[in-house]
Amino acid sequence: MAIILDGKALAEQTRQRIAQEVTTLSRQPGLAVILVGDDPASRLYVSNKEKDCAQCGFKSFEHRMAADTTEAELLALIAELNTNDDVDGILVQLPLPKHLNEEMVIQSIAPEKDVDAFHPYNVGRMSQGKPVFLPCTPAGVMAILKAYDIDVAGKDCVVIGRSNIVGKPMGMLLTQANGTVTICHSRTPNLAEYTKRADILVAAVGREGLVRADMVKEGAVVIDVAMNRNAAGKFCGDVDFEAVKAVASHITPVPGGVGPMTRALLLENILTAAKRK
Ligand SMILES: Nc1nc(=O)c2c([nH]1)NC[C@@H]1CN(c3ccc(C(=O)N[C@@H](CCC(=O)O)C(=O)O)cc3)C=[N+]21
Repeated sequence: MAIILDGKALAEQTRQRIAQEVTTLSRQPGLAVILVGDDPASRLYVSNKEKDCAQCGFKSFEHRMAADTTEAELLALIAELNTNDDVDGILVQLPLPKHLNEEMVIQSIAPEKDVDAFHPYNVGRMSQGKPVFLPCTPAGVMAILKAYDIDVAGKDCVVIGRSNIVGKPMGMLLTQANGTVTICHSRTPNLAEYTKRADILVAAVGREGLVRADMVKEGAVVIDVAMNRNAAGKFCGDVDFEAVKAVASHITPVPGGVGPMTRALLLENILTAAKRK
């Protein structure tokens, strides 16, 4: 039976370490969160981030904007936050309402305050192996592997999913850790042929039941990044957890796996931003 990779506990340890370090700083780090519209899921995520900030001794500034906010209004707020000295990190909660151009908005955030690491400057720095901030979800996965002494070097790593936020940067970080990486996606024929070779398998698609036990090699490390809602309205990942945990050596649960570490790595990035100033 697989070891359960406890992202929730690891995130708690991370927050405690950060809170400790914050007491040694001469000023309080600050995060500005912008939420456009009132999607209930987004509201919950944002309130969780504010709780995390409070636990770490960070200030958080919440900016709620109406769903019909114009791009000019949003860019004006970001411009002001870019020059506000109390603000070390800026997070624009995604997705944005359809009439707003996410790419434009992300590019308007000052790279040194881009704690999501979504700005092309930070994406470029990471892809060159000289990151300022790491993207929170893939960096959270790397932190889990490290905490459990799972060595990536020389391993066959298979990532399912090629998004800018998870799949692509996940592949890069695993490559930089000397893994041999294959990125699979919705157009990959015979997905199981690839996944069965994986020593480390990362699923980041967003489709419940995608990874079945017969697609996983005995003793593989299985990381589930997805956050789907099942028919009963509960959080679930892409991996058939109950079946796969009988085959894998290590597995992340959903919830309680990668999600909490995504939030913990955001806090790390805010701390980094504050220390660099
Ligand atoms: N600019 C931006 N940055 C983001 O990082 C970002 C975003 N927009 N938009 C939405 C997604 C989603 N996301 C989650 C992170 C952690 C959990 C999390 O902690 N999940 C818990 C369960 C939910 C809970 O307990 O609240 C878990 O997996 O255990 C969930 C969702 C960040 N996102």
